Amino acid sequence: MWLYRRGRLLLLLALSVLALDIYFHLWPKLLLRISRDCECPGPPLREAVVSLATGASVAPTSTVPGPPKLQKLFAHPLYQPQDPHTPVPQNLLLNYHRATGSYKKRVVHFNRKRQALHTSQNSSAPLTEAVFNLSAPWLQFHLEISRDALYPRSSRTVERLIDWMGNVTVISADLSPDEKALNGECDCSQVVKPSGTHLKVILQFLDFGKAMLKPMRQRREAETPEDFFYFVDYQRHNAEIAAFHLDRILDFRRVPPVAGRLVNLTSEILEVTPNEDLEWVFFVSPANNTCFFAKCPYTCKTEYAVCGNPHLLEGSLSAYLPSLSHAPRLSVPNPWIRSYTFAGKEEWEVNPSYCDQVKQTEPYTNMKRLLNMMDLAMFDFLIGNMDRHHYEVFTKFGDDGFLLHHDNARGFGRHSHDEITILAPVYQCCLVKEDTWLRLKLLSTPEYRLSDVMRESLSQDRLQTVLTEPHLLALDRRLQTVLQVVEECVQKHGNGSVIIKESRSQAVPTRVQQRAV
Ligand SMILES: Nc1ncnc2c1ncn2[C@@H]1O[C@H](COP(=O)(O)OP(=O)(O)OP(=O)(O)O)[C@@H](O)[C@H]1O
Ligand SMILES: [Mn+2]
Repeated sequence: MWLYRRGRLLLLLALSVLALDIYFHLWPKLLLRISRDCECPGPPLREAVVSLATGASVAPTSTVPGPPKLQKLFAHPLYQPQDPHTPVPQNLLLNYHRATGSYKKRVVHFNRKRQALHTSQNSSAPLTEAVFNLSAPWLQFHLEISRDALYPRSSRTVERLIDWMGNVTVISADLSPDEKALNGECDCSQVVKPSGTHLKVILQFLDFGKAMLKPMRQRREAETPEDFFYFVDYQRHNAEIAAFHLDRILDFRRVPPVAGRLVNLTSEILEVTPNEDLEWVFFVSPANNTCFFAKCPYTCKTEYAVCGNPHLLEGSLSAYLPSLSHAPRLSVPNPWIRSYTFAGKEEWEVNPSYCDQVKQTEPYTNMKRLLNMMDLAMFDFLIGNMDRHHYEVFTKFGDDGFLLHHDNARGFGRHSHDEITILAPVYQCCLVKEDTWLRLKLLSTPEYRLSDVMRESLSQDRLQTVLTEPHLLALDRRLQTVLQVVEECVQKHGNGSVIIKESRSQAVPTRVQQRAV
């Protein structure tokens, strides 16, 4: 009898364990697979996966049935009219014939150089040659960059590019130019600020495209500790991915497309790099995992390494911009730069009229540039990025050109904190582009709620889950703060002098001049 009862108990226990395993492990995986295969990113299924996989709470508003909000958003009149299919050539960043001709020559040169190195090293490993292809997504991306943005609204190139970066074969890997600048290998001082403290690798693909890899350093659930300075914070690969999606949702289109990917540190970096410096920072950990660390003046220690499991590690891949010889860029210090010391304060932090000074300084005498700074500040506030020390512009487009919003890896560090000082440009200048303002208001309505469209957009990335629920919900909260700040400005200065139509490119009036009119 006793034995019989014990047997039943054991059977019950085994069944419960099995049920729990199915519920928490197999079911979420099955849901994920179904949702990937059937391309049905409808909110209920995706959220079921998210909540099961992360234990995160799900916003009740997002279970409303209906067409995906993201699709609806991009079809909204504020995201129209679609850009002209063929922009006039002088509005494009690159000249088609010059760029394609030069890329073709570079591929030949690249293959020849690699072959020579391979022969000189007496290597028996097979060498994969780069193959140039005119329809490659990276090339289409380069050819579509215009005065208006990094990619047109109507283009399918972004989706192709994301898909491509997640799959394409890596044939070579190298250190990024700023790390090379540190080693004195290239004269990149005009365009990059050598830091080197961060792990970054340039991956070269089979079709000659390139991407900048930032490997995973921090778990998505981890929040940056309160006592960390923004300049020692980790770089987060998922922040790079999420920032790209947010930038597209805001219709800025100023972040180069970023995709998540599981990278094989051994076969896709260590075994294909011709760079000994990069090879040198690789090691095998006591747990038998492949690891590497940043070669740099300060933190060259294995404690700062990242490791595969044993080879694979998540990373963000940022589509590479055209080379500086084709499209020179200028790195400009942010007028609202923070002090990169423990106790220092910058002038904007102590002088509430700081904006009047900025308005009288080139290139901010140009209203377009100043308004672009407002966009950047709002974007940074939403992602919680305090590390915008510089921004870049394409020299071809002059002061009217858009600002590149790349390097967002220090965003999304703390979902429980909103750093209001990131909005200083907005509350000190009291300016916003009308288009931006209207879109921000749209994204605060339940129909187009920012967290919902972001959740949908991020579900298209192959890494799941890019942002945890608290980070998504923080976006809605921060958006309310941005709207409040602008509304306070409108109350103080009036609608007309705060919300500006973008076409206006006259000199910027100071508030004193405005009052005198
Ligand atoms: N997608 C890209 N295409 C081409 N160049 C890029 C791309 N992303 C970054 N870079 C270049 O590499 C430089 C360093 O990249 P990034 O700023 O993302 O790294 P970082 O480690 O945060 O550097 P820093 O400490 O200077 O902020 C950038 O200033 C830029 O010139
Ligand atoms: Mn940086």
